[in-house]
Amino acid sequence: MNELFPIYVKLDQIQTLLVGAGAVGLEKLEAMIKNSPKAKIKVVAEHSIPAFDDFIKKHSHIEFIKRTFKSKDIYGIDLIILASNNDFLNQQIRRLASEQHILLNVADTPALCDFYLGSVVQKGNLKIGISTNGKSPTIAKRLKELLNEVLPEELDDTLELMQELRNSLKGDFQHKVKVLNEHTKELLSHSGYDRAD
Ligand SMILES: C[C@@]1(CC(=O)O)c2cc3[nH]c(cc4nc(cc5[nH]c(cc(n2)[C@H]1CCC(=O)O)[C@@](C)(CC(=O)O)[C@@H]5CCC(=O)O)C(CC(=O)O)=C4CCC(=O)O)c(CCC(=O)O)c3CC(=O)O
Ligand SMILES: NC(=O)C1=CN([C@@H]2O[C@H](COP(=O)(O)OP(=O)(O)OC[C@H]3O[C@@H](n4cnc5c(N)ncnc54)[C@H](O)[C@@H]3O)[C@@H](O)[C@H]2O)C=CC1
Repeated sequence: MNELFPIYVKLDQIQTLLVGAGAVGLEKLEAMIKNSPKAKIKVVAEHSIPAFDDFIKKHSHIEFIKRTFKSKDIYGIDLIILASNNDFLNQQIRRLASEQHILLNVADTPALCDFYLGSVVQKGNLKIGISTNGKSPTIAKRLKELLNEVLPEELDDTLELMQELRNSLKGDFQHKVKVLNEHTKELLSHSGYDRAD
């Protein structure tokens, strides 16, 4: 059974802690900043790979504390992403996060996660998160590549136009839904975009 509930988080409005600055930590940091350039992120790690240091140099608003993790690092934290190679540390942070009601992702360790990261397809304002319920991240990655290829770039123009239409509509909620449904009935069919070419 698939019981995951997807949400889209405003990382610039909350405080995230990333623990670990190896290849996996860098991957998670890049994913966060790519989606949310103004994300508020604090990183704690004993060691870092050179590529991680390079990334930090280019993003000066990210706080990087190079030392062993301390319990106090979770004060003021809303979300934790853990990319360490240390099982003992993972268990310790899992306990702290549960006590403090902070949501936690432990890279590649589903049993310790409150939430999973997904593959992300982005066309301007459109963002599609893909999860396979932890069954195959590789399939999630491949589906992302496929959708990136097949979704037309014009989709973002359409979203902008739809927002204008939506803002211009007067009347009650039911009326708006009816008009918006009417306007979009054929839009996303293949022929809809073909005709625009
Ligand atoms: C449960 C989850 C928890 C989490 O980490 O959040 C998890 C778990 C595990 N991943 C493992 C391995 C790999 N993960 C990737 C890639 C990604 N993994 C991601 C998410 C998730 N991975 C969550 C479920 C997502 C879902 O529901 O589908 C993506 C989507 C997002 C991201 O991580 O940012 C990102 C693709 C991003 C992109 O490019 O679009 C690759 C491929 C690659 O890197 O090219 C491999 C190697 C190949 C393979 O094994 O498939 C292993 C085995 C580790 C081992 O064997 O030691 C486990 C543990 C287990 O399955 O038990
Ligand atoms: N590199 C890869 O492609 C893959 C890695 N993994 C797993 O992901 C995890 C991380 O992998 P890498 O980034 O390659 O590891 P890494 O060894 O390069 O990085 C681990 C990071 O954790 C930090 N760390 C460990 N203990 C700490 C402590 N007590 N306080 C503060 N920081 C601490 C280290 O300083 C380092 O920055 C590992 O568990 C690994 O087994 C799983 C699949 C693939």
